[in-house]
Amino acid sequence: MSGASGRDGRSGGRGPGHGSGAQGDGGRAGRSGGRGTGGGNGSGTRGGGNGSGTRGDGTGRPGAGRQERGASGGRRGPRQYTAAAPSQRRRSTDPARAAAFDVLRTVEDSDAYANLILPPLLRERGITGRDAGFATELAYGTLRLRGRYDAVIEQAAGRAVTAIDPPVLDALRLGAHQVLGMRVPPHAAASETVGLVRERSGAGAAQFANAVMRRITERGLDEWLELIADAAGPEQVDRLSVTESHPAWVTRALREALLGHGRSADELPALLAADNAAPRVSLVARPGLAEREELLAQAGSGAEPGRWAPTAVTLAGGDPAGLRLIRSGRAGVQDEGSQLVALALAEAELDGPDGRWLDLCAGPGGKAALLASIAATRDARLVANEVQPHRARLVRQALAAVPDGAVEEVRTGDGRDIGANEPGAYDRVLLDAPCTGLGALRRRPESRWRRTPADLAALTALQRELLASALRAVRVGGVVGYVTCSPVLAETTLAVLDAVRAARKAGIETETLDAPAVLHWIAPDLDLPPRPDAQLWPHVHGTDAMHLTLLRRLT
Ligand SMILES: C[S@@+](CC[C@H](N)C(=O)[O-])C[C@H]1O[C@@H](n2cnc3c(N)ncnc32)[C@H](O)[C@@H]1O
Repeated sequence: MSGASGRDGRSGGRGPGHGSGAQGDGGRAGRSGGRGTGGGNGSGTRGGGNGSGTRGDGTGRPGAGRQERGASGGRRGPRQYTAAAPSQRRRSTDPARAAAFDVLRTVEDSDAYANLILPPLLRERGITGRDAGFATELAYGTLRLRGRYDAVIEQAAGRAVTAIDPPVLDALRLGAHQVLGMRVPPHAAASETVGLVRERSGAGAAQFANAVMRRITERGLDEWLELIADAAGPEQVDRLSVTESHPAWVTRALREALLGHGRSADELPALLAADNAAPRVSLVARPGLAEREELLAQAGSGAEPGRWAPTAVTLAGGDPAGLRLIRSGRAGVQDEGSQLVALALAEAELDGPDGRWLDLCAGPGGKAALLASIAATRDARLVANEVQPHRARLVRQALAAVPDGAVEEVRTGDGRDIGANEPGAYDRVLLDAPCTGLGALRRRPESRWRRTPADLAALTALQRELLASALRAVRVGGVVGYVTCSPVLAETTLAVLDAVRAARKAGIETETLDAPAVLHWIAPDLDLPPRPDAQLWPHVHGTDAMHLTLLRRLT
């Protein structure tokens, strides 16, 4: 996306995450202390009981939208309101904004993943080029920064966001992102938002949206950040949670993770901001199947060698699915941190045989494909296991280009059983454990709002059981790579500590290898604190926050 159109100032904008962060302490102020617009009825409810399940004006006030209702005397849904006032009706919403709105609604209503629904939706509607870029930034940026915009909307509307009808709220979030996160001129963002609300929720709701958008456009981003930080109270975690748009429990867990992995809590604002920035697309040239130079040449202008992994190429944007090397499976889309941890497991020193490798939790197969392509160059074989059948199918697809001899089997099964069923059967084992994914928030725009502390509890129990199984499945002298795309201590350091202790009780002794040393062998300039395990970070390394512990089995 570049340049700006005269109509709505559609431009690349600053993108999300460029706010000042407003991190200092400040006086406490009530969150809803803003200059409200809607008047409010103080009920804090939404809907208003029109019996149709629709919410006429978006405010949740039972009496709102009265004018339009009065025109025909009945209680009717939003579309009927607009029918009663055709002169106010817009011809149609801008297709890019409508697409972003529909993505937000589907994400909310169906628990869908934005990055799975947006591309086909754009194709279906014939939205391409700059408009597709605009819709993508609008949808993903709004989802990432939802917490920030909700705090702004609460102040501008003078009511809790829970009191605003969800479709109207989504339109307002999109409007807020256009004004505060992209460089859309305020008048264009406001009128497009009001038009969208009118079209989807009716004239009464549009009036409300108009008032809220007016308030939002009265201030710039920095002023809003200061206001919402002050409303959040004096604690840095609370202030950063609203300004940098993370649930407070996630902000807290990330702060502890920085400290627990030997970094400074001062890095927290930069880490949260990195989660809010769209990452470059990262590709892997699978060893023996593709040369990096070949991938760079195919990817064209804007493609660069990765910063760390010798296999990596990065792109500024666009959809690499059409590249020949990607279509053939000789290259893939893979975060550079994921490449580094898989390469490190393959490079960790081993005494004795090195012919049989296991990927215990392989779906959808990115690391399995990288490991198997390396295995093919060393006469080794990979067994890839995945508990979910549809993800096991994805693993098979990912391995399509790997020579047959290097893939022993792709299995569907519970990785917790493999240690008992095949003790000591493997020389190298990758456990890329199911985790909260809190290290990859920049890639999954909505995921921070879906995860709960309860997920963490369930996952940490599973991670310990899977690691126990991995430590049984590896032979004495073999190496297990424990990997997560989360830096959270319960899923990383503590999970490993617990599993190693439990293994010791079961007669399995391990030693922790120097993972940073192995990584430095691959990427000499990688900045890692002097500890045996390795934690990558988006704000430091530009990768997802991948964790790696390498354990060698001694008995
Ligand atoms: C973090 S993902 C692995 C990503 C994969 N290594 C890659 O690079 O594409 C974790 C995977 O573990 C799978 N999984 C969850 N529980 C499992 C279990 N008990 N046994 C085996 N796989 C499991 C999930 O379905 C998911 O596909």
